[in-house]
Amino acid sequence: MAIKNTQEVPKTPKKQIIKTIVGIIFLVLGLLLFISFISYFFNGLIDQSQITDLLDKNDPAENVFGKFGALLGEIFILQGIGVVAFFIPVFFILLGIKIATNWKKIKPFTTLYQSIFFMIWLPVLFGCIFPDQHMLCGVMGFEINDFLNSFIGKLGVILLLIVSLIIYCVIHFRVTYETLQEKMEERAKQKEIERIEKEQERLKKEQIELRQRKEQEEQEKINKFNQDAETQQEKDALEELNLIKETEDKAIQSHRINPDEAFSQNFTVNQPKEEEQVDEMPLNITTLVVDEIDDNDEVDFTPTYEEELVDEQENTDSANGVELKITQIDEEETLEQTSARLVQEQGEYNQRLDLPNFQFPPISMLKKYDTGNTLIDQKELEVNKNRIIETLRNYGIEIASITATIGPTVTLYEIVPQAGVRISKIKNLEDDIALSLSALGIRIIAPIPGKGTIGIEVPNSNPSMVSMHSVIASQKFQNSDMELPIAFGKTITNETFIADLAKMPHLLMAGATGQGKSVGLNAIITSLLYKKHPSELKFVMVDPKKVELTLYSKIERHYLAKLPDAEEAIITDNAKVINTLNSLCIEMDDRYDLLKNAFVRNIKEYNAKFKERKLNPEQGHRFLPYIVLIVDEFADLIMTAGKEVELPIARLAQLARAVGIHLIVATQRPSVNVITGTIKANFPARVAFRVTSKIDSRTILDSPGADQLIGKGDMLFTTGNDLVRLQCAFVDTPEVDKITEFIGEQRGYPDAMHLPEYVGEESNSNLDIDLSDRDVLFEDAARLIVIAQQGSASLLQRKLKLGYNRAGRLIDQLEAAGIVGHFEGSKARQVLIQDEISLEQLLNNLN
Ligand SMILES: Nc1ncnc2c1ncn2[C@@H]1O[C@H](COP(=O)(O)OP(=O)(O)OP(=O)(O)O)[C@@H](O)[C@H]1O
Repeated sequence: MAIKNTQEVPKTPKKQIIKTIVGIIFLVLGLLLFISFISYFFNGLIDQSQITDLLDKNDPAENVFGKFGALLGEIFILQGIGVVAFFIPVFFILLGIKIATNWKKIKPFTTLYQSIFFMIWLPVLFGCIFPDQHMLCGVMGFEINDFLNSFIGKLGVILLLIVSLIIYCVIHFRVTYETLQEKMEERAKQKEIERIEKEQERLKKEQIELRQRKEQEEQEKINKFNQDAETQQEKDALEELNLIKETEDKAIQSHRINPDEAFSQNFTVNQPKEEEQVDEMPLNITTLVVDEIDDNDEVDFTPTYEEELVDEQENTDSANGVELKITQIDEEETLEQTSARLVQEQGEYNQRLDLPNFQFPPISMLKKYDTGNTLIDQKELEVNKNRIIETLRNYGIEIASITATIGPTVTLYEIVPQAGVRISKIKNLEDDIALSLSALGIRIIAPIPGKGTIGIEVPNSNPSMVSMHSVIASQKFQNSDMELPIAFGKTITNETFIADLAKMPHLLMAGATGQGKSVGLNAIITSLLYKKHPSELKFVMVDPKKVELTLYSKIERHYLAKLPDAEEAIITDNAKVINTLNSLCIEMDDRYDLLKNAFVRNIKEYNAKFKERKLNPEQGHRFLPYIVLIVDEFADLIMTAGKEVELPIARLAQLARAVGIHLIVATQRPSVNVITGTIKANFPARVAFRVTSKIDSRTILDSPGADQLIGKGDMLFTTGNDLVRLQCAFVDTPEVDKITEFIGEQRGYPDAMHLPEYVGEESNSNLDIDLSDRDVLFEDAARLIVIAQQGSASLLQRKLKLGYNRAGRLIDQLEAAGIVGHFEGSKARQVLIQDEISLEQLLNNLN
């Protein structure tokens, strides 16, 4: 009986069989083409005549595959694309393997898609370089090249080839300026890390060596000590022995030894029972054992250092032989101790070490316009004095005395009227006096506060210019210890006038066009540039006129701050101003949080504490530079953006002082709809250049006077109390240019300081992100964010050591994957995944 085979042979699916057959066909086809092509390279020229008559058996071809092989070579290589035709058999071979084996690593169509460009580009290149070698470039390469040559010339063809290759690389390898920059940054970081690691290793080695050396030295010292001690003790012991013997002899001779007596004489006569006791015997005659001592015996009475150590150890043994180990627990360091230790180890934090070689611009870069001394025209003074006296006399006012103080642009005549003259009477005569002096810009101050005199300011016929050089070089400015000193110019008494922007705390500047506002702004910025290191001060510049502040773009990497995505640091577009102002509000709130956590009330205390290393950078603390926002044409902003600008400006003006953000707002049009009540209330410091009407003067200064100025930098300054008349220092554009150039050429930060990200309402929150093209750090970032439960780009930047752009992209991808929520202004994004298990599930699904 035949045995039935019960084991079933698994059936191979039909599809599989067909696939294998098709795969083999393609593989063979590929090999056939490949070998034909190689053979064609050697015999192609000989075979050319044979393939004219394919059916002629008497005229065989040299090709390995005969006339068929020669024909294939002819079609693909000579008449086609030259040597590049080898791509075709390679493709077929790969396709064959892929179909037959379904091997994942082989991607024939991707290879084909990637080689198509080169199948055109290479023949043209070969045609360009070797136009006579048709085997290399093929007829196609030759013809295309020939056509292009006649159309754009040889140079044109070369350029076209280069440009097309670059474009291919950009598309294929995604090479952009940003990626290149990121790569370079990463490489630099890597190098830095390596350097630090090496440094640490070196330090470790040095420490070990030092420790070994110390141990060796200590050992040597111990040995020496022992040797010294040994010889000394030996001597002592011998002397003592002699002494004892003498005493003993005497005692024996006189009477038998009485133990009590012996005890009273401090002699121990008992034989030591235990060895340890010998060790324990102090080197004192009182406990010497005499019974055992033989004259010739050498006795070592000195416990060596090692023995002492043993003793100590043995003493720690308790009676039952169980060793008691005492672990000393160090007391926890207090904050004060930690900071003191850190300061001792590393010194105080020095923010200037960010750019340690930064050089302030030399004062010689500023031009000396004046000699520093005002020219006094005696005759002019005399004439003015007489006119004043005469005019007043005409109105029945007699003067007791008159003195003149000569300033750079105006001279102040101080008069003391005779007793009984009403001050208001003199004040009412302002216009009459101006008429009789036939001068513009007379201002009467009645009375001069704190002086009891009446002042009449008369412009000089030859005003002298106050150069920026003279005020910057002044002792007052150089020695000033103000936080943000501004050298405005000179007072009427020719003194350099310096004010602290940090105390103002915000400044409103107004003046009709051409009266010196821009020069004033430049003077302010220049003063700060001469005093503050780039690590201590940042400007945010808004210039709707687009031409006034452009010079400062050179110092972008040193002194400017901008939004992370902004291309230009100087903002000229009103829409961007709104974002920047809101971003400054976020920065202000952030800074307040830092101040709150540091238990301090203002930036000065905060930075002082940071320098003393009492604030931990790992908790987000950082050195806070001052930020000065400069808006050159505020009217234009208010007209175009209205409340959207006014609100953040008002908010900053109300609150930003303590956190070191100060505003300087300039406008040509000091009308009430520009300088609104809210703005005015929060800008106690005002500068008024000449304005056209009394109303404008009142709008800026809350009093008349600015309409009587003479222009060209003649200005009034107030911080809420007195008005000070000043001649603004003059700094010309070429001088500013030189200074910014000097600073700009020095090593700076990689970019302008980045303000916090702010996305306006209009910004598009629909992220168009392809999650199949995720960053390689996507999963690490996701885990980090979920563990920390804090969705912020800066966390990724810190922990993964990334640049801002990459961290931002990761956050966008995390948002698209539903791991973090939407952007919420100053707050960190909400983390939507609560634990790591849910995250792993989500990541698995994504994969
Ligand atoms: N402090 C000064 N000392 C001497 N001359 C000055 C001073 N300030 C301004 N000037 C003169 O006045 C001119 C105009 O000054 P500036 O450009 O600052 O005016 P502005 O108020 O900014 O005008 P606009 O609002 O139209 O820009 C300068 O070119 C200069 O000749």
